[in-house]
Amino acid sequence: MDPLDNHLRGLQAALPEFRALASTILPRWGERLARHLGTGGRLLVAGNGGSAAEAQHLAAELVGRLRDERQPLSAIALTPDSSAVTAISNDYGYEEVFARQVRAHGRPGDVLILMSTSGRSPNLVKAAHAAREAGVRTWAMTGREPNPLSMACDETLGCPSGDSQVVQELHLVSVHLLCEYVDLALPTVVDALEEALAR
Ligand SMILES: O=C(CO)[C@@H](O)[C@H](O)[C@H](O)[C@H](O)COP(=O)(O)O
Repeated sequence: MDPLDNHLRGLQAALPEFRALASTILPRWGERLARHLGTGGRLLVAGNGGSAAEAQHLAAELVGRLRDERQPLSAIALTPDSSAVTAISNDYGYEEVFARQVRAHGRPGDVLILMSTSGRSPNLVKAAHAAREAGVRTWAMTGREPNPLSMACDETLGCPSGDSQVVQELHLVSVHLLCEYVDLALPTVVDALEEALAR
């Protein structure tokens, strides 16, 4: 089959189930993230390969902006600091690369989003365990559940495809939607905070 037809067919097949899952998870995550980031909390985010790029994309949308003007929000991708990534991998092994950064940057109540198509990358599973020990909430974006990462995290958006490219594409849709839901909830959070401070 032509790659174009084949690819779009795979994407199209996953969409109905993705829509149902995303509609129950992403508005809730967006609202919670708005409350956390809007009151000075921090998001950490990590992934490997294509998912590293998506992790950075998510952090950039939050620190910068998605569409409309708003306050900068604290989001740190654990992937782009080549000095930290190479030193930690060299000294402790690649499996520790995110876990150590979670221990360094994560504070109780923070959120860690881990992105993986397979849900089987050991460095992400270790990061989830480190987060739990630090009191950091863990949300995973993966392919189909169950998988080791979804089992190690508090909540998971398991995109319903066995094709890693399709899963990555659905993760990017999820990144944008999550930011849309954050932006939607943020004004209410900021109003409540200002009201409380004025009292
Ligand atoms: O982008 C691609 C393939 O689409 C690759 O770079 C892919 O991200 C890498 O193989 C990753 O190491 C896969 O990790 P994961 O998604 O299974 O956690």
